[in-house]
Amino acid sequence: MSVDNKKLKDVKDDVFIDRIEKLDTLSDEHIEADHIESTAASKAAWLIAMTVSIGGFLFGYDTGYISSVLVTIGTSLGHELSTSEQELVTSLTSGGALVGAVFAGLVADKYGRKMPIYAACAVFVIGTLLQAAAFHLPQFAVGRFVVGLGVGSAACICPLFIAEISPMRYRGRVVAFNNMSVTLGQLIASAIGAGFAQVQGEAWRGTVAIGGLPPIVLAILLMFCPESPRQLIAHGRTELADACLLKIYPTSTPETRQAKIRSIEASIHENTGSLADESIWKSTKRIFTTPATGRAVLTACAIMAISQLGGFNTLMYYSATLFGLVGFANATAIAIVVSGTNFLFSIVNLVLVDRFGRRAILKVTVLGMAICMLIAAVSFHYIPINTKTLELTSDVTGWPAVLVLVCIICYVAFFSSGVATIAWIGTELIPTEVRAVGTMINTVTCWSTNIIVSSTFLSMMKGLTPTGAFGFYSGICTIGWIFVMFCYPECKGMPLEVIREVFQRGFGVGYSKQWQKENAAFAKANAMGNVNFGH
Ligand SMILES: O[C@H]1[C@H](O)[C@@H](O)[C@H](O)[C@@H](O)[C@@H]1O
Repeated sequence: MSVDNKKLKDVKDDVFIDRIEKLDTLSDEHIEADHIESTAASKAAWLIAMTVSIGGFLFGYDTGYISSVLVTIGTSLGHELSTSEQELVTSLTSGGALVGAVFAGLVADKYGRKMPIYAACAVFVIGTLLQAAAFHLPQFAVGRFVVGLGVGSAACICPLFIAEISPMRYRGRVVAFNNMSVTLGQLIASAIGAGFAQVQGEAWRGTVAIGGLPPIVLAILLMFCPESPRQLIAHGRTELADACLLKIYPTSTPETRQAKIRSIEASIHENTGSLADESIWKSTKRIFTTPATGRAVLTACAIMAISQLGGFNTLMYYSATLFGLVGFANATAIAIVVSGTNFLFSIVNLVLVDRFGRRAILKVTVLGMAICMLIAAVSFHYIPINTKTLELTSDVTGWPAVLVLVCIICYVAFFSSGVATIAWIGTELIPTEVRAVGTMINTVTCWSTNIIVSSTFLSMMKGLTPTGAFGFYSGICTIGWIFVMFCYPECKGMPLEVIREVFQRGFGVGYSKQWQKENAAFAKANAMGNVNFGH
């Protein structure tokens, strides 16, 4: 045997023994339950995932059309909207989303995953009608808020439902798939918005009204989807859960389905009452008093905050205003570049996130975001803008405007291939016993930081100048990058018990690196054929 082969064999043996020890600590039920995961999943799982992701699409559509509506709405609501009125109608949807997400999180365990989705469909339709038929600001504002309730509810429940219905081996990707539906919704919203912008009159109403159709389709298709097996088991409806599992895994045996049901029962038991009143308080207390748990929740929330405070949604919500400001003639059409890049790179994330891991991707992309924002900030300095009126003082903008556009495209590419999706995957860091409350804190972090950005952008552009505003976002991204470098552990492919150990060691960056190295050696050894226990 060559020296290299001998070394590899030694590593393999060590890792093998370690793995066997770890496997011994897992219950037989978990291992048996894994058998069902190795049987082929039917098309039903994908059909259900695609149906539910219409909810993600609506989240995208209803947050995406505001950019074109703001520049085409004119005096339709009785007068030209002032800066603060524009900020109000934009951020009211984020405010509604905050309320909707908390509501959905609270009722989903009690009434099931489908109920908050039906509720979201209803408010999507009502909010859309209110906006499309508005001739006064208050009605339009209420419509924006009502639609926001649906956005928050969909953002909270759809990824959860999809993850519960999908085979375990696809779970990382399904979150990315749901996020891709969000970006598709935003792309279609800006494309329709740009199309209607060419039509005279009040065509913006058409852009808004189209958003009323998908919720009706979603509500109809949802009737054919089963409830999540986890939800059925939690309510003692194991026969229905068995039927649902058979639909998803048609070649499974009754024994493997029973094992899966027992394993889900055991995990529900671990979380019992995590949303019961007394436990909300207990879990919250545990997050703030157990340092390791606190660090895990903090890490997830920090990445979510960076994803929002880094300024992406200023581009999503105000891109047409911004491109008009720097002198592009057809601003709504150019805005499609932002949502198109966002969509394309969300697919890049879907392909790369499980291969390269979260930390490696964040290290490159968050730095990229900071640099792009910095160059955009400097370029703005050379564009003649009157910051009082946010209008150009001369028609000649030239290269700085083009550089701003290039920086924005690169920024969006970095954002979308990195922190956009990884912020939603971040709940994998939160231990099961506080997962429900931790996820809720994460969601609240998302929408409250989103409100800050969406309600201050235009005022910041006026008060701090565009250079100051973009410099500020660059600063946030830089702080985010430092956080990633020092505090974000790589938890790709880690079982929950190992993630728990990671945060026992500070933020566990070094420990997680070591674990990933061993895991890679184990996988290599496994691939050589000598180690084989079916994982
Ligand atoms: O484009 C969206 C963005 O508008 C959301 O704020 C973010 O949470 C999503 O991850 C992203 O895909």
